[in-house]
Amino acid sequence: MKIGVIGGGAWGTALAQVAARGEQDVLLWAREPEVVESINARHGNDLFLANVPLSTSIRATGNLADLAGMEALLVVAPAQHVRAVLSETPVGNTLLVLCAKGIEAGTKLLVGEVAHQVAPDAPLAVLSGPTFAHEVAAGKPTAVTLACEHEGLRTRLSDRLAGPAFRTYGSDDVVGAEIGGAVKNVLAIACGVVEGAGLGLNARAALIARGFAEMTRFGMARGAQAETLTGLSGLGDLVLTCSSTNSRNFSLGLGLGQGRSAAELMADRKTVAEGAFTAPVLREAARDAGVDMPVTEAVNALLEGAPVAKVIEALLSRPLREEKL
Ligand SMILES: NC(=O)c1ccc[n+]([C@@H]2O[C@H](COP(=O)([O-])OP(=O)(O)OC[C@H]3O[C@@H](n4cnc5c(N)ncnc54)[C@H](O)[C@@H]3O)[C@@H](O)[C@H]2O)c1
Ligand SMILES: O=P(O)(O)OC[C@H](O)CO
Repeated sequence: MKIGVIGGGAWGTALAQVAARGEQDVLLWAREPEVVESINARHGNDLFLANVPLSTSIRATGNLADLAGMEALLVVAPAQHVRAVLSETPVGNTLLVLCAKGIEAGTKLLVGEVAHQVAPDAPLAVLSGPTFAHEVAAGKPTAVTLACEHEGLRTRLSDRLAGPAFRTYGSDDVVGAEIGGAVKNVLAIACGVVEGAGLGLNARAALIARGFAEMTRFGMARGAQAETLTGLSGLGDLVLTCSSTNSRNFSLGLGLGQGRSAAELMADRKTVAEGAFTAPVLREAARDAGVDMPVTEAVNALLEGAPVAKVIEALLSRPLREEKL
């Protein structure tokens, strides 16, 4: 299976490294000329994944047209840019493997739904799970959900990408796999706030558990399967991103919890904290669906500049309720 990668950030680069295992050729499109140059000339991505030696089988291009003729394209541009980038890519009926985590602002569409609008003939798969890029690139053990409704394609893709330290778990639940990744980014911001505001480990555990209930309510309303949400792409990724400052979303929340503004924390950043873009559109989508998402509401209030103490007080003073979804 000839693989192309759309996006030369940390995750696109790490996935190119996965796909290049065994010296298999991989073509990666990067938006930044310096990333193309760095990969082709020095087999590294100095801008987004520094100090990781890359396979010499990875070649980079700045021209999306060069991706014509691939059998699968890993889509790893940030969620808000997937529509624009795919619109310029010769997709046809090539398998699109969605690896970005988010919901598109304005349309409230998941990345797969955006891809289907732009490239209606392309079969879709989702690769998602607890995956810090630098660990994957370093060959540390990692497991992901690989969702695709077409069993044959799913098996081919799994055979192509899985390796001794990169385990794929198959699923036919494309929507469920996407929702876990999109929602956990927003919840990770909240966990960072807990850390930044010094609220303690009990609070963080409570937030993970109630945040997961929130993810499940939203996921079920959008047709996700419960076992996908409790799997790698849902609970697994939530636990990872809610526990480490390696997460850009958690780190953003940490700064908010320390009283810094979202504008200040987002200014001049080169790397993406997807939760900041997904939070407002997730709030809208949840309200449309009549799904209660208090943590998501709180994250939005903080991103909009509400004082940390006030937002925490509002969360904690909600009426007591049964522990149900
Ligand atoms: N980094 C990780 O560990 C990791 C793991 C799993 C999933 N993801 C997901 O992968 C996606 C990409 O994240 P990343 O970490 O590779 O990115 P990154 O933060 O390392 O780099 C930013 C990326 O955004 C791209 N970009 C910026 N402006 C753009 C524009 N106008 N049009 C198109 N692209 C633009 C840059 O070219 C670069 O590829 C995100 O959805 C993220 O949630 C990341
Ligand atoms: O750094 P984050 O918060 O974007 O998280 C990266 C990955 O999504 C972890 O699975």
